[in-house]
Amino acid sequence: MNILDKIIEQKKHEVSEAKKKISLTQLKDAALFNRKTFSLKESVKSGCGIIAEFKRQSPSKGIINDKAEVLEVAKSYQKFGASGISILTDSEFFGGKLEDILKVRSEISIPILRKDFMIDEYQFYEAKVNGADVILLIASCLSPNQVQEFTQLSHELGLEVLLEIHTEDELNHCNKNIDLVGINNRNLKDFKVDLQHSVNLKNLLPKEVLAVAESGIFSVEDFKFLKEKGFDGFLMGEYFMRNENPGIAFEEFIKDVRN
Ligand SMILES: O=P(O)(O)OC[C@@H](O)[C@@H](O)c1c[nH]c2ccccc12
Repeated sequence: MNILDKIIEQKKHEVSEAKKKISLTQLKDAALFNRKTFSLKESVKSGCGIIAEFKRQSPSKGIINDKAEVLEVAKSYQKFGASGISILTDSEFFGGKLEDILKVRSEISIPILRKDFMIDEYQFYEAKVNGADVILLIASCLSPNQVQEFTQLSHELGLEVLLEIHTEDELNHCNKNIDLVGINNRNLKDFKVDLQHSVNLKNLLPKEVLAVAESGIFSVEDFKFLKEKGFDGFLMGEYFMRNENPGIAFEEFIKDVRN
């Protein structure tokens, strides 16, 4: 079993436990269910395109930063001009939680991406009532049909969808309702990073698709290379989170990009 299979097994278990604690009806009654959401599509188009991530740990890197405080980091990401914030909510493998989103929601006004492994409708309601605006769908964990259904549900809830792909085969998961297509530079099965692989895949997408380069962006050169190749968005986590103060790392990076 590869790591992705393990994560999905665990996720199925977690979702069934969560449903026992809070029913779907209860979720729909939550105060935040009817809130207005922020558009990542719009903010990526109008800003620097960087979606800065809050990630404490990962299966490939172990602990990255277990001291940083999510609210403080999110506020700095917004202050220095991030187009959006990605918050890992998987606890078992990434040390995150849904409450991390809830904690920052009322304090910031840029889109928040719920970064998790979405396999069940229930999780979309959870995302909405905890303050997310955008949902990550990972093609390698879903069928094209599920992608379509989850996209429709997301839109009904006022949420946008970032569909993550990594291989040419996964292009058949794309449909015209997807808001943004993310190309993961990292292969989730063996963790190898290859920027050129992403560029090649991007060239197979229609020009009008908003494309986000994800993972393994570790320098201004990486960023500029991907921007030149036509990417609109850039999902970056570890580079900022490695720093004791991820907000400052983001501020410095943005300054260097603009120079
Ligand atoms: O920390 P990095 O290399 O900058 O990567 C960020 C983000 O792309 C990565 O966390 C990620 C991309 N797709 C995922 C799917 C699940 C969990 C995590 C991810």
